[in-house]
Amino acid sequence: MSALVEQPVVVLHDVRVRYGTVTALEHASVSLAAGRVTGLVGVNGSGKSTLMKSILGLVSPDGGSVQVLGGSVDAARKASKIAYVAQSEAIDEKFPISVRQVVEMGRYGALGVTRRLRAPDVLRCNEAMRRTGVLELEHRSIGELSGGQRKRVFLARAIAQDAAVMLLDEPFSGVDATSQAAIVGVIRQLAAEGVCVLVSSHDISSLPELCDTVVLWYHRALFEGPPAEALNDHNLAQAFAAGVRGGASDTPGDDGRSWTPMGGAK
Ligand SMILES: Nc1ncnc2c1ncn2[C@@H]1O[C@H](COP(=O)(O)OP(=O)(O)OP(=O)(O)O)[C@@H](O)[C@H]1O
Repeated sequence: MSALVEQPVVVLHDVRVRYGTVTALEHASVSLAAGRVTGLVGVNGSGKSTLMKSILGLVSPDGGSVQVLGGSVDAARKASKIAYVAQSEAIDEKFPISVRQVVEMGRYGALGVTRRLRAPDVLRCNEAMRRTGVLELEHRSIGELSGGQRKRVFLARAIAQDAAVMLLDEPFSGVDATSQAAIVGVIRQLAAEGVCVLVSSHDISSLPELCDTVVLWYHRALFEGPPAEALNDHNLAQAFAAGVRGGASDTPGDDGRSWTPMGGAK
Protein backbone atom coordinates (compact mmCIF):
# COMPACT_ATOMS: atom_id res chain seq x y z
CA MET A 1 0.00 0.00 0.00
CA SER A 2 2.94 2.36 0.45
CA ALA A 3 2.73 3.47 -3.20
CA LEU A 4 -0.73 4.84 -2.43
CA VAL A 5 0.33 6.79 0.62
CA GLU A 6 0.56 10.56 0.18
CA GLN A 7 -1.14 10.59 -3.22
CA PRO A 8 -3.87 13.23 -3.20
CA VAL A 9 -7.20 11.48 -3.61
CA VAL A 10 -9.51 14.41 -2.89
CA VAL A 11 -8.57 17.90 -4.02
CA LEU A 12 -10.71 20.98 -3.39
CA HIS A 13 -9.59 24.20 -4.99
CA ASP A 14 -11.06 27.58 -4.05
CA VAL A 15 -14.52 26.12 -3.40
CA ARG A 16 -17.45 28.38 -2.52
CA VAL A 17 -20.81 27.11 -1.28
CA ARG A 18 -23.64 29.39 -0.22
CA TYR A 19 -27.12 28.51 0.94
CA GLY A 20 -29.01 31.63 -0.09
CA THR A 21 -27.20 34.40 1.76
CA VAL A 22 -25.44 32.04 4.20
CA THR A 23 -21.81 31.26 3.43
CA ALA A 24 -20.78 27.69 4.23
CA LEU A 25 -17.49 27.47 2.29
CA GLU A 26 -15.38 30.31 0.92
CA HIS A 27 -11.91 29.96 -0.68
CA ALA A 28 -11.87 26.37 0.57
CA SER A 29 -8.80 24.53 -0.66
CA VAL A 30 -7.63 21.27 0.81
CA SER A 31 -5.97 18.02 -0.32
CA LEU A 32 -6.62 14.64 1.26
CA ALA A 33 -4.17 11.82 0.75
CA ALA A 34 -4.53 8.06 0.45
CA GLY A 35 -3.53 6.15 3.55
CA ARG A 36 -4.01 9.12 5.86
CA VAL A 37 -6.61 10.08 8.43
CA THR A 38 -7.38 13.80 8.34
CA GLY A 39 -9.27 15.31 11.26
CA LEU A 40 -11.56 18.28 10.72
CA VAL A 41 -12.12 20.63 13.64
CA GLY A 42 -14.26 23.75 13.67
CA VAL A 43 -17.05 25.52 15.50
CA ASN A 44 -20.72 24.76 14.78
CA GLY A 45 -21.72 26.14 11.41
CA SER A 46 -18.14 26.39 10.13
CA GLY A 47 -18.99 24.27 7.08
CA LYS A 48 -17.56 20.85 8.00
CA SER A 49 -20.65 18.92 6.89
CA THR A 50 -20.89 21.07 3.78
CA LEU A 51 -17.28 20.20 2.95
CA MET A 52 -18.18 16.50 3.17
CA LYS A 53 -21.34 17.03 1.11
CA SER A 54 -19.26 18.77 -1.58
CA ILE A 55 -16.97 15.75 -1.76
CA LEU A 56 -20.02 13.48 -1.94
CA GLY A 57 -21.69 15.57 -4.65
CA LEU A 58 -24.69 16.29 -2.41
CA VAL A 59 -24.13 20.02 -2.79
CA SER A 60 -22.82 21.71 -5.93
CA PRO A 61 -20.19 24.40 -5.37
CA ASP A 62 -21.01 27.91 -6.55
CA GLY A 63 -17.35 28.28 -7.45
CA GLY A 64 -14.06 26.39 -7.50
CA SER A 65 -13.51 22.70 -8.15
CA VAL A 66 -13.64 19.35 -6.39
CA GLN A 67 -11.74 16.37 -7.78
CA VAL A 68 -11.85 12.81 -6.48
CA LEU A 69 -9.37 10.20 -7.70
CA GLY A 70 -8.27 12.58 -10.44
CA GLY A 71 -11.78 12.85 -11.92
CA SER A 72 -15.19 14.29 -11.17
CA VAL A 73 -17.18 13.74 -8.00
CA ASP A 74 -19.95 12.28 -10.16
CA ALA A 75 -17.68 9.62 -11.64
CA ALA A 76 -16.31 8.66 -8.20
CA ARG A 77 -19.81 8.48 -6.75
CA LYS A 78 -21.14 6.34 -9.60
CA ALA A 79 -18.21 3.97 -9.08
CA SER A 80 -19.07 3.82 -5.32
CA LYS A 81 -15.63 5.15 -4.44
CA ILE A 82 -16.86 7.46 -1.67
CA ALA A 83 -18.36 6.12 1.55
CA TYR A 84 -20.08 8.33 4.10
CA VAL A 85 -21.10 7.86 7.70
CA ALA A 86 -23.52 10.65 8.58
CA GLN A 87 -23.64 12.42 11.94
CA SER A 88 -27.03 10.86 12.51
CA GLU A 89 -29.29 8.88 10.26
CA ALA A 90 -33.06 8.97 10.40
CA ILE A 91 -34.38 5.49 11.11
CA ASP A 92 -37.97 4.37 10.95
CA GLU A 93 -37.97 2.24 14.10
CA LYS A 94 -41.12 0.41 12.98
CA PHE A 95 -39.54 -0.65 9.67
CA PRO A 96 -38.05 -4.09 10.34
CA ILE A 97 -34.67 -3.93 8.67
CA SER A 98 -31.90 -6.06 10.14
CA VAL A 99 -28.31 -5.11 10.83
CA ARG A 100 -27.17 -7.46 8.04
CA GLN A 101 -29.56 -5.84 5.55
CA VAL A 102 -28.22 -2.39 6.42
CA VAL A 103 -24.63 -3.53 5.95
CA GLU A 104 -25.52 -5.25 2.65
CA MET A 105 -26.62 -1.85 1.30
CA GLY A 106 -22.91 -1.02 1.22
CA ARG A 107 -22.54 -3.58 -1.59
CA TYR A 108 -25.41 -2.29 -3.77
CA GLY A 109 -23.13 -0.14 -5.94
CA ALA A 110 -21.01 -3.19 -6.76
CA LEU A 111 -23.89 -5.49 -7.70
CA GLY A 112 -24.78 -6.35 -11.28
CA VAL A 113 -28.20 -6.02 -12.86
CA THR A 114 -29.55 -8.97 -10.86
CA ARG A 115 -29.00 -6.96 -7.65
CA ARG A 116 -28.13 -10.28 -5.99
CA LEU A 117 -25.34 -10.53 -3.47
CA ARG A 118 -22.77 -13.12 -4.44
CA ALA A 119 -20.45 -15.05 -2.13
CA PRO A 120 -17.67 -12.40 -2.19
CA ASP A 121 -20.24 -9.70 -1.32
CA VAL A 122 -21.49 -11.74 1.64
CA LEU A 123 -17.91 -12.33 2.81
CA ARG A 124 -17.19 -8.62 2.53
CA CYS A 125 -20.24 -7.82 4.69
CA ASN A 126 -19.30 -10.46 7.26
CA GLU A 127 -15.80 -9.03 7.46
CA ALA A 128 -17.11 -5.46 7.85
CA MET A 129 -19.44 -6.55 10.69
CA ARG A 130 -16.67 -8.52 12.36
CA ARG A 131 -14.30 -5.54 12.23
CA THR A 132 -16.82 -3.21 13.83
CA GLY A 133 -17.98 -5.79 16.38
CA VAL A 134 -21.60 -6.06 15.20
CA LEU A 135 -21.57 -9.56 13.67
CA GLU A 136 -23.37 -10.99 16.70
CA LEU A 137 -26.11 -8.36 16.16
CA GLU A 138 -26.65 -9.27 12.50
CA HIS A 139 -30.24 -10.49 12.90
CA ARG A 140 -31.35 -7.69 15.23
CA SER A 141 -33.51 -4.90 13.89
CA ILE A 142 -31.53 -1.67 13.48
CA GLY A 143 -34.35 0.24 15.20
CA GLU A 144 -33.83 -1.58 18.49
CA LEU A 145 -30.08 -0.89 18.78
CA SER A 146 -28.39 1.71 20.95
CA GLY A 147 -26.91 4.84 19.38
CA GLY A 148 -23.34 3.50 19.67
CA GLN A 149 -24.30 0.13 18.16
CA ARG A 150 -26.04 1.89 15.25
CA LYS A 151 -22.94 4.00 14.61
CA ARG A 152 -20.89 0.80 14.33
CA VAL A 153 -23.46 -0.71 11.94
CA PHE A 154 -23.30 2.34 9.66
CA LEU A 155 -19.51 2.20 9.81
CA ALA A 156 -19.74 -1.48 8.79
CA ARG A 157 -21.96 -0.50 5.83
CA ALA A 158 -19.33 2.05 4.75
CA ILE A 159 -16.54 -0.53 5.10
CA ALA A 160 -18.53 -3.08 3.07
CA GLN A 161 -18.64 -0.55 0.24
CA ASP A 162 -14.86 -0.96 -0.23
CA ALA A 163 -14.48 2.72 -1.04
CA ALA A 164 -11.25 4.64 -1.63
CA VAL A 165 -12.53 7.64 0.34
CA MET A 166 -14.30 7.46 3.68
CA LEU A 167 -16.01 10.49 5.20
CA LEU A 168 -17.09 10.27 8.84
CA ASP A 169 -19.17 13.08 10.33
CA GLU A 170 -18.91 13.04 14.14
CA PRO A 171 -18.36 9.27 14.48
CA PHE A 172 -17.97 9.52 18.27
CA SER A 173 -21.14 11.39 19.17
CA GLY A 174 -23.28 9.26 21.48
CA VAL A 175 -20.62 6.55 21.59
CA ASP A 176 -19.15 5.08 24.80
CA ALA A 177 -15.42 4.73 25.46
CA THR A 178 -15.27 1.06 24.39
CA SER A 179 -17.04 1.72 21.08
CA GLN A 180 -14.88 4.79 20.53
CA ALA A 181 -11.67 2.79 20.97
CA ALA A 182 -13.01 0.13 18.57
CA ILE A 183 -13.92 2.77 15.96
CA VAL A 184 -10.49 4.43 16.25
CA GLY A 185 -8.83 1.03 15.71
CA VAL A 186 -10.93 0.25 12.63
CA ILE A 187 -10.30 3.67 11.07
CA ARG A 188 -6.55 3.32 11.60
CA GLN A 189 -6.65 -0.10 9.91
CA LEU A 190 -8.53 1.36 6.93
CA ALA A 191 -5.87 4.04 6.53
CA ALA A 192 -3.14 1.38 6.73
CA GLU A 193 -4.92 -0.34 3.83
CA GLY A 194 -4.67 2.87 1.78
CA VAL A 195 -8.11 4.42 2.34
CA CYS A 196 -8.27 8.22 2.42
CA VAL A 197 -10.22 9.13 5.58
CA LEU A 198 -11.74 12.46 6.63
CA VAL A 199 -13.21 12.65 10.15
CA SER A 200 -14.98 15.62 11.67
CA SER A 201 -15.12 15.61 15.44
CA HIS A 202 -15.88 17.98 18.28
CA ASP A 203 -14.19 15.44 20.57
CA ILE A 204 -10.68 16.82 20.28
CA SER A 205 -9.25 14.35 22.80
CA SER A 206 -9.77 11.48 20.35
CA LEU A 207 -7.89 13.10 17.48
CA PRO A 208 -4.17 12.73 18.36
CA GLU A 209 -4.46 8.95 18.43
CA LEU A 210 -6.72 8.84 15.37
CA CYS A 211 -5.31 11.39 12.92
CA ASP A 212 -2.17 11.88 10.89
CA THR A 213 -3.18 15.46 10.12
CA VAL A 214 -5.67 17.89 11.61
CA VAL A 215 -7.25 20.76 9.70
CA LEU A 216 -8.75 23.65 11.67
CA TRP A 217 -11.73 24.86 9.70
CA TYR A 218 -13.85 27.98 9.44
CA HIS A 219 -15.41 28.05 5.97
CA ARG A 220 -11.92 27.12 4.75
CA ALA A 221 -8.72 25.61 6.12
CA LEU A 222 -7.24 27.99 8.69
CA PHE A 223 -4.43 25.73 9.82
CA GLU A 224 -3.23 22.28 8.84
CA GLY A 225 -0.58 20.20 10.56
CA PRO A 226 0.21 17.24 12.79
CA PRO A 227 -2.35 16.82 15.60
CA ALA A 228 0.01 17.96 18.37
CA GLU A 229 0.68 21.20 16.53
CA ALA A 230 -2.80 21.89 15.14
CA LEU A 231 -4.46 21.20 18.48
CA ASN A 232 -2.17 23.21 20.72
CA ASP A 233 -3.89 25.86 22.83
CA HIS A 234 -2.60 28.68 20.70
CA ASN A 235 -3.90 27.37 17.36
CA LEU A 236 -7.21 26.21 18.80
CA ALA A 237 -7.80 29.58 20.44
CA GLN A 238 -7.10 31.32 17.15
CA ALA A 239 -9.36 29.01 15.18
CA PHE A 240 -12.24 29.29 17.63
CA ALA A 241 -11.75 33.07 17.80
CA ALA A 242 -12.07 33.09 14.01
CA GLY A 243 -15.44 31.41 14.44
CA VAL A 244 -16.55 34.07 16.90
CA ARG A 245 -15.28 36.92 14.72
CA GLY A 246 -16.41 35.30 11.47
CA GLY A 247 -12.95 35.19 9.90
CA ALA A 248 -9.32 34.23 10.40
CA SER A 249 -6.79 36.33 12.22
CA ASP A 250 -3.62 37.23 10.38
CA THR A 251 -2.20 39.17 13.23
CA PRO A 252 -0.01 37.95 16.08
CA GLY A 253 -1.88 36.24 18.88
CA ASP A 254 -2.33 37.80 22.31
CA ASP A 255 0.70 35.92 23.55
CA GLY A 256 2.85 37.62 20.90
CA ARG A 257 3.36 34.52 18.75
CA SER A 258 2.52 34.96 15.13
CA TRP A 259 -0.16 32.78 13.59
CA THR A 260 -0.47 32.51 9.89
CA PRO A 261 -3.75 31.21 8.63
CA MET A 262 -3.61 29.16 5.46
CA GLY A 263 -4.43 31.31 2.47
CA GLY A 264 -7.34 30.32 0.28
CA ALA A 265 -6.81 30.60 -3.45
CA LYS A 266 -7.46 34.12 -4.57
N1 LIG B 1 -29.57 23.10 3.80
C1 LIG B 1 -29.16 24.27 4.29
N2 LIG B 1 -29.89 25.40 4.08
C2 LIG B 1 -29.49 26.59 4.56
N3 LIG B 1 -28.37 26.77 5.30
C3 LIG B 1 -27.62 25.69 5.57
C4 LIG B 1 -27.97 24.39 5.08
N4 LIG B 1 -27.04 23.51 5.48
C5 LIG B 1 -26.14 24.21 6.20
N5 LIG B 1 -26.48 25.52 6.24
C6 LIG B 1 -25.73 26.60 6.88
O1 LIG B 1 -24.40 26.57 6.37
C7 LIG B 1 -23.45 26.80 7.40
C8 LIG B 1 -22.52 25.61 7.50
O2 LIG B 1 -23.27 24.50 7.97
P1 LIG B 1 -22.60 23.05 8.18
O3 LIG B 1 -23.70 22.13 8.60
O4 LIG B 1 -21.82 22.69 7.00
O5 LIG B 1 -21.60 23.34 9.41
P2 LIG B 1 -20.89 22.31 10.42
O6 LIG B 1 -19.52 22.84 10.65
O7 LIG B 1 -21.01 20.93 9.90
O8 LIG B 1 -21.76 22.50 11.72
P3 LIG B 1 -21.93 21.52 13.02
O9 LIG B 1 -20.62 21.46 13.72
O10 LIG B 1 -22.97 22.24 13.82
O11 LIG B 1 -22.42 20.19 12.51
C9 LIG B 1 -24.26 27.07 8.66
O12 LIG B 1 -24.42 28.47 8.80
C10 LIG B 1 -25.60 26.40 8.38
O13 LIG B 1 -26.64 27.04 9.09
